Amino acid sequence: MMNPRNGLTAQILHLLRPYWPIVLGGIVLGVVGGASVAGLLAVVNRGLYATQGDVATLLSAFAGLCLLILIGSIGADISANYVGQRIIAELRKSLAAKILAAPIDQLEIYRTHRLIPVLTQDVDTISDFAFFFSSFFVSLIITIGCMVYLAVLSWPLFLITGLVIVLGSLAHAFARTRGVRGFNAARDSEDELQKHYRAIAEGAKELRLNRARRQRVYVEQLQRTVDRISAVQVKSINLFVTARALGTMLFFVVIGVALTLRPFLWPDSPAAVSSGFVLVLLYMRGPIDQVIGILPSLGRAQVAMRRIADLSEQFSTPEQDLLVAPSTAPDGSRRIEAIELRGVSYGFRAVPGSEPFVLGPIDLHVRRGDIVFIVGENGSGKTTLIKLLLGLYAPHGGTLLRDGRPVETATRDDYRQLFTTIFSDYYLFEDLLQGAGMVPDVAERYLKRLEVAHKVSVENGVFTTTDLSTGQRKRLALMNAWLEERPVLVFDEWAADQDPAFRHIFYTELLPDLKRMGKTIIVISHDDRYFGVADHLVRLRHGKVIAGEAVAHEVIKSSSVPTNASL
Ligand SMILES: Nc1ncnc2c1ncn2[C@@H]1O[C@H](COP(=O)(O)OP(=O)(O)OP(=O)(O)O)[C@@H](O)[C@H]1O
Repeated sequence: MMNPRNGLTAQILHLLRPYWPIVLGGIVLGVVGGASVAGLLAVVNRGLYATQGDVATLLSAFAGLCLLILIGSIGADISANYVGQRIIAELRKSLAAKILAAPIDQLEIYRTHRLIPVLTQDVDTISDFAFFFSSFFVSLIITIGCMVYLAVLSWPLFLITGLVIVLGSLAHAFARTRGVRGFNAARDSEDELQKHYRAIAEGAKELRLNRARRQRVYVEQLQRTVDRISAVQVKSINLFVTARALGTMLFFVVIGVALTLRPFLWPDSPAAVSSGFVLVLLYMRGPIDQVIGILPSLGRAQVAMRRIADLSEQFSTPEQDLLVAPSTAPDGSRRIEAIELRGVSYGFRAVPGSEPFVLGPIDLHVRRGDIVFIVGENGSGKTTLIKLLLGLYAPHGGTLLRDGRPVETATRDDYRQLFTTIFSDYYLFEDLLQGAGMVPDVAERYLKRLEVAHKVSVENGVFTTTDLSTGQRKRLALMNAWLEERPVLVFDEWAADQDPAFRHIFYTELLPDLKRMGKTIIVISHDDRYFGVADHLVRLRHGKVIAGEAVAHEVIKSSSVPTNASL
């Protein structure tokens, strides 16, 4: 979308391109409004020296110009505001699309605590700027109109005023360069602050139980970061405020000096020139103040835009066609006979202070209807292996095959639609995608089977509540998995949060039931008691398969555990 190396102006122009007719209309109306203000000042100035005969003409000119100012400024404001809000909407959609289509490993590297401030804070900063931009634009046009009137009144006074504006702008340019540096530093610290906020929200229980850590997080981390942001912001804003005050003062100095020196420098100039000059300068102070007042917002918007451009750059290699509406899949397209990893390997980027983890090369063959357990110690690469198997990570070496055909970039998303997965850090969506067409008693039956029907039901395709225990929430995730009716189910330590009785049911009843339904099942498990349920056991150590063994089918007795009706 944007190249961070491009200037802010280029980025703004890029965003404005689709709206150029409205922008152009707004500019024309702004110019009409600005020129009318200058005209109005000229009429007022002439009115000061008017004879009785001029009054009627001046009054009608006054009324006409007032009307033009009204139309011009309202029209320019409305169009600038519309364009500003549309740009924000486009920005929000485009960022969401980039995140939805970004390769999973890129998202994992970027980290949530950095992602959220860009989506919220940076986009809001640009939104604030867009809101002020319309008045900035109208004020700028008025200032230009006033300068044109000054040029008509007197060239020397125009040049002097121009010089003052140039000097003021230089002071502001200096303030802006320094200020933006400050805003940049503050924005860096905002990412850190976000991390601390997440720690106090998500780690609330842990912090309540540990006074020393609570104190450290609050005083040494959170307060220190907040104070640093505040100090940097104060310093930057002070620069802008000082530059603004100096600019205003320069104006009065110019008025004073020009009026004092007028009798010596321009003894022949008429009084109307002096009064017109004073009138214009005094009037211009308001719009110029407004133009200058927006500079801190402009500085912040510049920093925010750079962040957004940086995020866009990070996610500039999206997976193709991920957001294209799905066509109805032809019958049978959801069938799969075999999944194969052939010499597949994947390496994470090195984390400072530790060896980079490399998985593979791995050969693995999963046939339709198999129950495959992936087991091994913590950090041995089980989750990484299933991410490769699911097509979430593209292999760095080797090939992933579906029914003997390689899964390529173009077919990877289709391939992924074969799976329903419950990760250990799964996200439970409250609405069931199939909910609308689902018969309520089907949902009821599943919920009963999962022993959560007394806590939750499905109304209009949405769970009535998800405020449940961790184990119960995981059962709802399993219900979603059933309803999706995909041929391959992947469970990443699903049973870890279940009580022994339901864990037993999961391994000895639900998995065999699903197998009977023709599902292929891949389970990451540490429950060695139930390894016998698997047709194949894949044991990992340090990223390598140490045994891919067929397991003698050992039936685990479920005598002491209550059983439910079959699905
Ligand atoms: N995003 C990442 N960046 C760098 N290294 C990573 C990343 N994700 C995982 N790793 C490393 O890869 C290794 C394997 O991780 P993985 O999550 O696959 O292990 P696992 O066998 O599923 O572990 P567990 O049983 O604890 O869930 C670990 O050593 C981990 O540090």
